[in-house]
Amino acid sequence: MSSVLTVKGLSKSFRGIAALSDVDIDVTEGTVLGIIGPNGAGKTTFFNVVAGAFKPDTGSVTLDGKDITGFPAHKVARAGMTRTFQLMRPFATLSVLENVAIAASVGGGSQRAARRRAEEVVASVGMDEWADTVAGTLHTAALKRLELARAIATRPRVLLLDEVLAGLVPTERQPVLDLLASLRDEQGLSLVFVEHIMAAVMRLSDSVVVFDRGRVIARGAPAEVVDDPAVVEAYLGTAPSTGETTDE
Ligand SMILES: Nc1ncnc2c1ncn2[C@@H]1O[C@H](COP(=O)(O)OP(=O)(O)OP(=O)(O)O)[C@@H](O)[C@H]1O
Repeated sequence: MSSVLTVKGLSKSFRGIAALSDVDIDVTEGTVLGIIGPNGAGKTTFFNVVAGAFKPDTGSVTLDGKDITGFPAHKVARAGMTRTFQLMRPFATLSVLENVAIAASVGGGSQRAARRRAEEVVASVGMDEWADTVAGTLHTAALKRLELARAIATRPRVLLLDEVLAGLVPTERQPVLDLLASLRDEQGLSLVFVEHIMAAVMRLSDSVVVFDRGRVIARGAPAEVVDDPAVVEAYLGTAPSTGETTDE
């Protein structure tokens, strides 16, 4: 299978402090890559640089064979990579369907087409019964789904997910994981997700990359990575749990 996203030698410093150092990442089309690492490891900075919030100091980002290094976020999205945010900001006074239709219309096309696309996407994330609900009244789990729906509506090839499970109680997590797996398995989407809930990373990821102090310290299949001594060390002896934890 071919790579859909290739990151090479990516570095980014803030006032002389390296948040990312020489990071290489390769995402195979139609797979899920999980990114883990202790607090301050550089996970969010990685998303910020790859998705166009910040320009890298060095390195390159290639999406689907196209060099998108340093592109601003809207151009990254147009090139086929969309990001979700941990802090969700839908248009509070608009309905779920209207919010998704706005996202669907970003790439151009008629309003009718955007609305049709929104209906499809709202159904695909299991939000049919909330389609006409005003976004400002949704609870966290539904807001997370809306955030996903808005991202999917832009028809990305690659979806960057920033802690999609944060704020959900354990019983709310599995349906979201099932939804993400179906995006990969049924729609062929490639997913990169940053997540603190290790059980979810283990379950969903095809491969895992571990960051520590701005560097990639381990990569491989989920089961290999948690046993890697460098990973255990990075977590200060508290090996990332594979059980059903609530650490967030
Ligand atoms: N906009 C910024 N300005 C200055 N320093 C920053 C900025 N963004 C990140 N940093 C620094 O870069 C380093 C990496 O932070 P980052 O937020 O990427 O880590 P993280 O792995 O996402 O952590 P967490 O799991 O706590 O969210 C930290 O030292 C942080 O203080």
